[in-house]
Amino acid sequence: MATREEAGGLALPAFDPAPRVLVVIAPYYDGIAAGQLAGARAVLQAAGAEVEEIRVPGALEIPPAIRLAADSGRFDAYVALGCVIRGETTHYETVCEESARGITLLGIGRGLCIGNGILTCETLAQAEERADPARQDKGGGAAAAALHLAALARRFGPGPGPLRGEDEIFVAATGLSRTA
Ligand SMILES: Nc1c(NC[C@H](O)[C@H](O)[C@H](O)CO)[nH]c(=O)[nH]c1=O
Ligand SMILES: CC(=O)[C@@H](O)COP(=O)(O)O
Repeated sequence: MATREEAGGLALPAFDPAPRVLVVIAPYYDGIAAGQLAGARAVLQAAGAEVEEIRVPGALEIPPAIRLAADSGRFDAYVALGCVIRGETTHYETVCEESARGITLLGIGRGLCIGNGILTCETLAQAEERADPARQDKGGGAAAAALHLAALARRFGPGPGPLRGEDEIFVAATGLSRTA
């Protein structure tokens, strides 16, 4: 059960008013998703957050879903939850790398406060260990990370601004020049 102290010894930040948090989960593996959600919900409840949850088909849809939600201006932070387990092909690398890259680009490019709780595992057993709130609780850790960023956003600025440096983000994401 989450307390105000979580992994790494960092106390959860205090908020007034309560932070508005969107949890975006890709329940590709039902049992794993249940553990991730339980861990994230416990941390968000401990912080007094107002929480909304949405589901997407897979980890690749998490970054665009966050991008769409961010346009509403309704949220202070986002928690990305998912589980990617290696199969027979190289698609594993694509799903892992592109979902992580999308989250990073949104965090850096748009200043969104996102905790990345997308598990990238070789086996289901590895995912179960990390999704379990009583064991590694990576869902809770992702929620805590999002809250810490949200506290920094309140400390340093007015919140997510317009997308800045879209050319830089395009180049970073594609390696192509806008003029190509
Ligand atoms: N293999 C896994 C996927 N693959 C699906 C993709 O995330 C995506 O939904 C699809 O390519 C359509 O765009 N997703 C996971 O979350 N976990 C996996 O193990
Ligand atoms: C991570 C994946 O996309 C993977 O689960 C898909 O399995 P496969 O590589 O066998 O098609």
